[in-house]
Amino acid sequence: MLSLEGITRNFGAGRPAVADVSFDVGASEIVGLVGESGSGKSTIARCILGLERPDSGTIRWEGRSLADRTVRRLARREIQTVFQDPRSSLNPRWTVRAILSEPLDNWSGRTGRPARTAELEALLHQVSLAPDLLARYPHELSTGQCQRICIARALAPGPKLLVLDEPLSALDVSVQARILRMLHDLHRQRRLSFLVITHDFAVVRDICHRVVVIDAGRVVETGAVDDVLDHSTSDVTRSLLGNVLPFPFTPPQASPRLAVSRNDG
Ligand SMILES: Nc1ncnc2c1ncn2[C@@H]1O[C@H](COP(=O)(O)OP(=O)(O)OP(=O)(O)O)[C@@H](O)[C@H]1O
Repeated sequence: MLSLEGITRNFGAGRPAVADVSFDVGASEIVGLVGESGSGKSTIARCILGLERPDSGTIRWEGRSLADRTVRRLARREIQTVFQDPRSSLNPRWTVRAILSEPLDNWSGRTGRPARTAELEALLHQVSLAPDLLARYPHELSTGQCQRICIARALAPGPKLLVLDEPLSALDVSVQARILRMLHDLHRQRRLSFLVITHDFAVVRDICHRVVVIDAGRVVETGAVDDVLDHSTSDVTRSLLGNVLPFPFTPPQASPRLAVSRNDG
């Protein structure tokens, strides 16, 4: 569905921000793009979204290069994104009705007929929000509700792929868990593909099928999440994993003191 082949992006002197990156996201697949801060995740996302042009390499959408204007136009509708900070992604002067009406009106192909309340309420239902929120402004919503509105707005054009750029990092832990459950439900109901950009392997473990680990702009490891969790071959991955769970493949050594006491027994 989405395919990156040898993507390189250089911002000037020094190492490229992204160097020879290749990976795919298949239909209904959830892929995690993981790396430390500065590893090149957002640059890759911007290239996919057409906000940045790679210096070399090819990005294909449904088999056709994004360098083609017609394909870019199709991808603008079919690839939608949700950013890290939901509050700054929403216009504070617009009600939820206006925020959700804009993409419905832009992409529905209808002329002159504004989005109907039923369509807007259906979008809110998809993200488990009550219809009475349509009249509210972003400052009248919690941060978690704002992120749900951002997700509803991304769903409005009927996308096939959602690029979720650190979608949970502005939220507290209990809200993160609820948004993750909602993303699971959305995936199950709509069979969407997700590219989940994160530095947090806990998110990858919870929701992703496959993971691509990058470091200093390069892919250092890729594979099914369980394989990477159990048999990582990269120090970068192990360091990212270190905060998430103990490695089953590197059991802690018994301390000499414990070993002595066992021997004593
Ligand atoms: N427009 C730009 N001009 C110059 N350098 C840039 C630009 N955008 C990104 N970079 C550099 O490219 C590298 C990768 O940045 P990028 O934002 O893609 O990383 P990231 O993994 O998304 O980081 P974070 O998790 O902190 O958002 C960094 O060294 C950054 O300084």
